[in-house]
Amino acid sequence: MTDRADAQDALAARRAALSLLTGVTAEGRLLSDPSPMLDRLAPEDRARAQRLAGAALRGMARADALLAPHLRKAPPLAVRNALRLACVELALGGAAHGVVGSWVEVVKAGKRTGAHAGLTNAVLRKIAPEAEARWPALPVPKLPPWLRRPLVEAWGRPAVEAMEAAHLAGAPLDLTARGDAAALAQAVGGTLLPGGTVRLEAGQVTALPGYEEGAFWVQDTAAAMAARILAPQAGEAVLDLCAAPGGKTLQLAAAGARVTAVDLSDQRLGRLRANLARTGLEAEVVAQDALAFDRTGWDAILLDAPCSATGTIRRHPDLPVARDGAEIGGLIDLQAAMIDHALSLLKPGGRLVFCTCSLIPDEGEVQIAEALERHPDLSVERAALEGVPEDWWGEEGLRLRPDYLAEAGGMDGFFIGCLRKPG
Ligand SMILES: C[S@@+](CC[C@H](N)C(=O)[O-])C[C@H]1O[C@@H](n2cnc3c(N)ncnc32)[C@H](O)[C@@H]1O
Repeated sequence: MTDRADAQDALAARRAALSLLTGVTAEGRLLSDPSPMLDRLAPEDRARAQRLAGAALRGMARADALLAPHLRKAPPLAVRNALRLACVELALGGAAHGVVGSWVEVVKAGKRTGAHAGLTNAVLRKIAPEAEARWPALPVPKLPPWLRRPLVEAWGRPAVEAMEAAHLAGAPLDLTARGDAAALAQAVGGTLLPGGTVRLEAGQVTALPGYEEGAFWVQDTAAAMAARILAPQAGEAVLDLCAAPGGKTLQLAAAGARVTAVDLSDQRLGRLRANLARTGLEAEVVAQDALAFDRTGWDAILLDAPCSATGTIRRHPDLPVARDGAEIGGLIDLQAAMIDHALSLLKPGGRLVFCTCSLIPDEGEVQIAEALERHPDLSVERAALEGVPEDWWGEEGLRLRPDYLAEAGGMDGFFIGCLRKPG
C-alpha cells in the first residue's frame, strides 16, 4: 500500500474515532453499538478507531486539563472531541506533525466542525510540545458522581481511587484454556495466573496459535471464577441462565457437565453457538426468557444475571459516560426475581451460583442477603480457590474488584455467591 493510501486510512480511522466518541458523549451510545461508519473500515482501521476512542474516554479528564488553558470559550462538542482525541494521541507518543496535521484535516472536512480548523491548529500546536511529558503527572480521571457516590459509600475513597487507577490502566487479554492451561500459556507466550487463566498484554485473538482449533476462549480471570466456584462435576445436569456469549457455558461443558444454556437474546446466542462450534464443546442452547424457562431438577445452576456491568469499565470506558445509573433499580428487581426462579428449578441439595459483573453491592452481596431472608433454609457456601486470598470473601460470597492483582494487570469487578438448597 502507498504512503498516501496509508494516510487516507489513518484519516478514516480518526474520523470514525471522532464519530464514536461523539456518539458516547452526546447521545449515550456505547462503543459496541452498531456503527455504519465503522463497518466501512478495514478490520485494522476499525480496531484503531475503537482503540483511540477508548483511550480518549479513559483519559478524557486529562485531555480536558491540557486543553483548558488554551480555550477561551467552549467549542462545539464535536470540535472538543477532536481536540481530546488529538491530545490523547500526542500524550501517548504520536508524532506531533502527523497528529496535528491529520486532526486539522478531519476538523476542516467536517460539516459541523469546518469553521474551527484554525482554532484546532493553534491549540494543538501549543499542546504538542508538552502533552507527552505532562500526561502521567495529571490526576487520575474520576468516575462520574452517579457511580462514584455509591462506590465510595460501599468501599471507601482509597479503594475507589485504586479502582479509578485500574480503569485508566485498561485491561490485559485473558484466556481460558479448553484443556491444559500451562501448555496454552507456553504456546501463546502468556503468563499463567493462579487458577488457570492465561494472561497476555494484548494482541489479536484470532491470530494466536490454537484459536482456529478452539484451544481457548477470551474470558477475564474474574469472570472465570464463577464456574470454578460452581465446580461442575462430569455428568451433572447444569443450567446456565443468561448464558450468552458463553464463556461460562464453555467452562461448564469443558468440565464434562451436561449443560443447557438459556439466554433471551438469540443474536448473542449466535456467538455462543459459534464458540461451541469452534471449541468442539457441547451444550443445549435455548433462546428464552430465563423467567419463563420451567424445566426443573438441576444439580447446579449458574445465574450470570444482567447488571450495570460497572465491573467492566477497564474494558468499557464508555460505560460511565454513556450511562447514568437510571436502569439499575429495574436490574436489581430483575436479579431478585431471577434468583427466586432459579431456586425453584434446582433439585433438593442443589447449588445456585449467582454472579454479576457489578461493583455495586445492591447487585451482589445485598441480593444474597435478601435471598436468605426470603428463603431462610438456604445456606451460603464458600470454595477454596487457588490464587484467591481469604479476605476477598465476605459473608455472602466472593467480592472481586478491578484494583485487585493490580501489579499483575488487575481483574474485572465481580460478585459471586453460592447458595445451597436443603436436601
Ligand atoms: C452478563 S451477560 C451473560 C454473560 C455470559 N454468562 C458469559 O459468561 O458469557 C447477561 C446476559 O443476560 C441476558 N439476559 C438479559 N435478560 C434476560 C432474561 N430475561 N432472560 C434470559 N437472559 C437474559 C443478556 O442477553 C446477556 O446475554
